[in-house]
Parts: sequence; structure tokens; C-alpha cells
Amino acid sequence: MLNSRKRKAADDDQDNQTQPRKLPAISENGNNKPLRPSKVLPNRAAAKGKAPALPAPKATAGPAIRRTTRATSAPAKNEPVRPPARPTVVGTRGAAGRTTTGPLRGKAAEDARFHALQEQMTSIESARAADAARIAAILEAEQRKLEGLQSDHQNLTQELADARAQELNQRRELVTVNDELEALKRKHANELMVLELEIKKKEREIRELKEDLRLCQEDLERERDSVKTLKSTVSQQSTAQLTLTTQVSALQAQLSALQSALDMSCNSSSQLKLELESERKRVADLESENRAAETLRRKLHNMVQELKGNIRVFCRVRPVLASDLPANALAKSIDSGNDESPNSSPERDDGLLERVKADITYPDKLDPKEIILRASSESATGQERKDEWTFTFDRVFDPRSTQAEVFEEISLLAQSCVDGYNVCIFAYGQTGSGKSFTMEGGSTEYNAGMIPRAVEEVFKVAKELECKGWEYKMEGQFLEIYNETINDLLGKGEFDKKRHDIHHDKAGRTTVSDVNVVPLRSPTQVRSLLSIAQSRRTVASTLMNERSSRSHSVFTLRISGENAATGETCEGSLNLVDLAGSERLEKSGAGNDKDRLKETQSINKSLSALGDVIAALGEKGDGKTDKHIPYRNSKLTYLLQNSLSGNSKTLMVLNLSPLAGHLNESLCSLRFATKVNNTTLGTAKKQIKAA
Ligand SMILES: Nc1ncnc2c1ncn2[C@@H]1O[C@H](COP(=O)(O)OP(=O)(O)OP(=O)(O)O)[C@@H](O)[C@H]1O
Repeated sequence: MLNSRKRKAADDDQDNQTQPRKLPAISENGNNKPLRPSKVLPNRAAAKGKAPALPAPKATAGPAIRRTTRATSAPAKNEPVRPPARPTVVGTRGAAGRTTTGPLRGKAAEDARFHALQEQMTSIESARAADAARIAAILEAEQRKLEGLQSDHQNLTQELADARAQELNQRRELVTVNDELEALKRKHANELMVLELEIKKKEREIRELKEDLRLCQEDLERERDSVKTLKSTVSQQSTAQLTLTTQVSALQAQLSALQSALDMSCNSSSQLKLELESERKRVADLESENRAAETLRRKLHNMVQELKGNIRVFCRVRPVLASDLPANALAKSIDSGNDESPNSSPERDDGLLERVKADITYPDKLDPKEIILRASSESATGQERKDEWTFTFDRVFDPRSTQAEVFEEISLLAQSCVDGYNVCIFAYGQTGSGKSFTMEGGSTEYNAGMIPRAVEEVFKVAKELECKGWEYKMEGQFLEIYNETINDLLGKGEFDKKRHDIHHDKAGRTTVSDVNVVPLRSPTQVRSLLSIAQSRRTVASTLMNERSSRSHSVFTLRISGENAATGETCEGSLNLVDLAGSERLEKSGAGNDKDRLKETQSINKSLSALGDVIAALGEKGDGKTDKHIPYRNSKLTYLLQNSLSGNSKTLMVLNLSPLAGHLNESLCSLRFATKVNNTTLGTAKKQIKAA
């Protein structure tokens, strides 16, 4: 662009040289006058002061003068003067010729004409001289004019050069200015963009500020409302304050009255404080007496238990059940007050019952300890033979006895367990004699068995002892021994698959490996544990094999206590054992069934091992201190080792069937129980550590 501009400027220069009239007049002082064209003279030499040869003067008349001027282009002085052919002269000569007829007359006419011409020439000469003078004056004037014009021209040329230089400068400036303008435009565009962004930002800020403002206004409105509310509250409060001021003054009056009463009370209070102090002392004395009494109670309780014997036997006979009668007989037992027994029907058949029932009597009504069984049979000679068997136990429960009555006798053992003894309660008897009913019981509160009741009792006693500074933790496990294999009734694994080992530590604690030990927090929790165990046993049963009858179950509750006040600690355990059915091999109907045979043999082995252990313990108690106790002969006795030794309190509940058909089994069980009952286990040791 710059080049094109320069090119244009150069072109303009050329044009200006060739066409000077077209130059634009640009003066420095801004006087933009159009330049006057310089008049080029035909002869430059004339312009330099040499006047050209002038033509001869001409007649002043128009066309004649023009012709004369053309004639003067030739050298003027040497040429003969010829009179111009003027129309007037021609006309005159024509007239003279026509009027003179001779040579004289012609010569005179020519002389006249010559004279006239001379005169005419003289006048022309003078006119020419006058013209020359005038022309010279004009030339001089023109010369001056020319000089003026030349000087103007020079000035103008100078001006033109200046103007061009100025124009060039201005064009350069223009280019620079254009560049600056472009830069300014770009800068301006950038600034504009920045400003637009700024504006947008500002607009956003304005919007935000407006939103803030709106929120503030809302807040303000709310504040105004709350101020209004507060104002009304304040006015209410002022009224209330007024009322209160009145009340305060009234109260002050009361206060001063009370102050005087208080002063009086203070006197009596210090009196009372003294009394309180002495009362506190008395309470502390009573508490320590109470603790001593508790220790004494424990001792006495233990003595009572010892006097009762550390192994005791209860005998319980279950009622006759509807299922015990032939299917077609609408039989109801007359023996039991239990809901599950058939004693309440008006249509009872006493004859049938008499025939089904064994002859069992309970002679002592107030403190029943005896049970008499009678049976009549025919001797070989055909004579009727009457047999009678009397057995004595620590307590005999007839079929009308309730679960609560049985537990009443057992509950003291729960107390012993909390006191830190190992307690073991067995249910022994043939299948269907009521062992599970006694230990676990039915689903109702009324029929709850010894396990839930004992646990409940343990919790109750533990709670009562809390006020004496004792704090207890309890946990339970529920095991089954089937065919000399231990199974976890609270576990998740498959039965008879997992191996569980029994360990006894020196502190008299027994543990079984890999079994689920559940922390017990409430007695109700035990019920759910019992139902879990029951469902696992049901799953393990087969049609041929009612597992609960063919296995021993051992529920163990471990209790550990700590007395923060005295620093004592104790650990006890309560084992509640539901033994497998004790019927003999031939009665069990095992026959050729190998599995059943194995079951029965395992049961018999473990039950006789139990008898042997108890007998050996009895002998040891009688003074044979080195007597070996064969605990390891069965899983059951090994598991219960610490609960069967002299260190524990044992109770066997012998369950009997009331049916005549089960008499022989009942006699076997009674004999076994008598053997156990006659055993003394020695003195139970409390597992308690002094602080
Ligand atoms: N004191 C009782 N009062 C009412 N019903 C009882 C009583 N004792 C047992 N029964 C009932 O007798 C039946 C057999 O009792 P249970 O199952 O307790 O016998 P078991 O000795 O545990 O038998 P198994 O060895 O087969 O387990 C059950 O239906 C039970 O409800």
C-alpha cells in the first residue's frame, strides 16, 4: 500500500511536470489558491530583453491591420513599400481611369496619386512609429508582466516543491497516522472486548448483588416481623415485669419472713446434719453387717446344701397321657392336673386307666420322699404274688406336680451357682418318661422347664447381688453327645462332622474346642437358644431315629462375678443335662438294626460310666482317697468331670413313666438312682478368690 501510494505520488509528479495547470495548489499557510498557468512566450529570447523585429505599422482598421501584421513577418526595412490594396483606393483608381482620356491627364492623376500615396505613407510611417512606440511600451509592460510572472512561476515552483515535500511528509505522516490508527483500532477492539467481558462480569455481579439484595430484603422483612413480635413481646414483658415487680416486692416481704424462718431452720438443720451423720455411720455399719451377713448366708446356704448332700436325687413321675391309652379309648388320666394330661374329661374310663397305670403310691404327703411300686404276678404254682418296692429320695414328685414345684427345690442350686459353685442337674430315665419336659419344658410360661427357670433365677439372684457390689457376666453353650461324638447345638456346621475336644484347666474350668459360646444378656434369650438347639436336633433326626431320645444334651451356663466393694471374684457353672433314654437293649427294639444297636450301646456305655464315676466318687468320699475316678470312660463323664467331682453340687432328677408296661424299666431306673443317692461326693468347694 505504501508502495502504491509512493507510485501514485511519482505519477502525480510526472503529470505535474507535463500538465502544470492541473497541480493542486497546497500552500503552507493554507491559502489554497488555484495556481495560475504560466504563459509561455513564443520566443524565449524576447522574454530575456531582446525585442523582436517589429512588423511595419498597419492601418488601424480591423481586417487591414490583420493583413499588415502577417506581412511584417518578413524583414521590414529592405522591402519596398507597396501600397496596400484597399477597396477604397481600388475604387478611386477605377473612377479616375474612366474619367481621363489622355496621357497628361493620366500623369497628373498618377502624380496626384503618388503624392496622395506619399502622404498616406508618411501618415502610415508616423502611425507606424506611434504604433512601434506604443508596442514598445506594451512590450515593456508585457516584459515586466512576464518578469513578474516568471518570479511568480519561480515562487510557485518553489511553493510546489515545498508543497510536494510537505505532501510527501504529510503522506508519510498519513501512513504513520494510519498505522497508529490501525494499532489504536486493534487496541480499541481489545479494550472493547475486555470492557465487554468486564461489563458481563459486572452484570453477573449486579445479578448476584440483586439476589443478595433480595435475600437481604427478605431477611430484613423477617427481621422486621421478628422485631414486631419482639416489640409486642417486650410490651407484654413490660406488663409482666410490672406484675413481677409487684410480686417481687410481695415475695421480698415473704422472703424476709422466710429468712427469719430459715435462720431458725438452719439451727435445726445443723442439728439434723449431726443426726444424718450418725445415721450414715449407722447405714455404713449396717452395710458392712449386711456384707458379713451375706457371707454368712452363703456359708449357711452351702452348709444346708452340704447337709442335703452334694449329690441329691429327685424322683418325678409323669402323668398318663392320652397317647399312652389305646387309640380307640377316650382315655383321660385321673392323676395329673397338667393341661397336657387327660384328666379333665367327664367321660373318663377309670377301669382302663387302672389297667394301663402301674401301681405307684406316694405315702408321705407333707414331705414326699418315698415312692412305693407294687406289682402282682402269678407264681409258677399259679398263686398270686405281690411285690412291693420302696425307694427313698431327697424328694419325690407325683404326676400332679408342676414345673414350678419341681423348680422350687432346685432354685437354691441356682443361688449356689451364683455364689461360685459348679452345679450339675441331670434328668435320667427311660425314653418318654418326661426328661425333656422336665429340663426344657413346654412352650408356655406355665410349662417352662428347669433350664429356662434356672437361667432366670441366676439372672434374678445376680441382679439382687448388684446392690452388694457384685457384677456378673454370663455365657452359655449347648452341646449334644451322640454316639460318643460331641455336637454343637448352637453351631452352624453339620452334625457329627466337626471334632470337638474337651479341656480342663487347673482352675477347674472346662472348655470344649470350636463350639459356639453365646453371651447371655437376658433370660428370654435362653428360650431362643433352646429353640435353635431343638430345630438343629430335628434336622439331624431321621424317621427311624428320634435323635433327642438317643443322645445326651448338656446346656452349660457359665457365670463369673466381681465385687468392686470387696475385691472378691467368683466363677460358677450350671450344667443342665438331659440324658438319653435309659431303656435296656432288648427293650429298645434295636434288634438287628446296626445303627440302633450302636446308639443303644453308646447310651448304655455312657450311662454306666456315669454310674461308675458316681460310685467311685462315693467310695472316695468314704475315705478311699486314692480311688481312681474313671471320668475318661465316656465323653459325658469327661465333659462333666468338674461338675461331678467333690468340687460341685449334683442333682439327679429321675423321671419315671407311670405305665404298668414300663414297670421293669422304672425299677431299673429307681435302682440306679438309689445307687447315686447313696453316694457322697465330698465337700463342695466354692470357686471364689479373695481380693
Ligand atoms: N410332667 C408332665 N406333665 C405333662 N406331660 C408330660 C410331663 N412329663 C412328660 N410329659 C409329656 O410326655 C411326653 C414325653 O416326654 P419327654 O419327651 O419329655 O420324654 P423324654 O424322657 O425326654 O423322652 P426322650 O428320651 O425320647 O427325649 C411328652 O409329650 C411330654 O409333653
